[in-house]
Amino acid sequence: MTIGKIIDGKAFAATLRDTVGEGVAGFVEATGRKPGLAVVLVGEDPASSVYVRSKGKMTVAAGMESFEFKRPDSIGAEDLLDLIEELNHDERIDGILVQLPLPGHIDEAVVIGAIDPAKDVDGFHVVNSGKLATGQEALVPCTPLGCIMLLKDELGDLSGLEAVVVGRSNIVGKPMAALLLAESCTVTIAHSRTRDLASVVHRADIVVAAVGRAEMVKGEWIKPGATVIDVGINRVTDTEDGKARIVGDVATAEALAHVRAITPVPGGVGPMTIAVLLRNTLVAAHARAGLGKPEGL
Ligand SMILES: Nc1nc2c(c(=O)[nH]1)N[C@@H](CN(C=O)c1ccc(C(=O)N[C@@H](CCC(=O)O)C(=O)O)cc1)CN2
Ligand SMILES: [Mg+2]
Repeated sequence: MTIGKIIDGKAFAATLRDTVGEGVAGFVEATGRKPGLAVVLVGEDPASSVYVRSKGKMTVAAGMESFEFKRPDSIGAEDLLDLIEELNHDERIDGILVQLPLPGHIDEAVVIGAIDPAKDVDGFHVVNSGKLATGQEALVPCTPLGCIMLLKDELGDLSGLEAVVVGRSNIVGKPMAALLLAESCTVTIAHSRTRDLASVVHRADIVVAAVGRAEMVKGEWIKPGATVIDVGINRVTDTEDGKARIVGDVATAEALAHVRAITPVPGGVGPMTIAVLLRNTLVAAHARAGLGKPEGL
């Protein structure tokens, strides 16, 4: 039995962050200022707090300016919209990101819709998703773009390959499908209601699992030689010591016997998200400074 390759997303992300850092140095030389990223965190969700802290640290490590805005759970939508309006007009800030999920009483679509699309480094604004869907230059969501980078690194040209995306979220599934289509893949979006998911997945040369259900995609579903990108981050407590561990949406141990390559959880797609966020911030800064696209990114 041959065992597939484990794609080292952590190492790839570190290299990408270094490349962004070099680009930032060039930007500073050209403009005399640092690119700036504003991150807005509402409430105290522990995972979100960890991600936001990590974003701040990595922004600074790449040579950019980090601005953090923490607001209580109880904030009203109007106050949040006022903050975003302020950030839209702040010349030091090239990228604005509102950490998701937001508390239930705030409409995420309204908040994201208030961000200046030129500063929307998450690529969630409808102007950017619309541009992506119609093949125009756009700021593209970080996680799916990170997945495409890993896929191209592993497979080279993706043209003509059969891709199945499991999951239809606005953050991952839909933009992922649009990006795969832009690479000339034949794309299927499957989801929790798809009939006979096993046989749909079995068609795929590329499987992207982003449903948020622990180890839902089974090893025997995978076509021999397929490449699997596992976007899931699910906390499960199933060991005797009662400690939580993180698993993906794919049953990785089983899948390894079938795949050409697979991303692990943790250490696969996850680290790419923040590395691509830094890349997007530099891209936004370049565009705002009238410098065109940064080289090599
Ligand atoms: N505004 C946004 N909100 C959210 C996004 C996003 O891209 N923009 N994505 C996720 C959270 N996220 C970043 O915000 C994120 C998730 C996971 C990782 C990561 O490095 N994961 C590690 C494991 C982490 C762990 O132990 O918990 C891995 O997979 O190896 C980074 C960033 C939702 N919200
Ligand atoms: Mg879904």
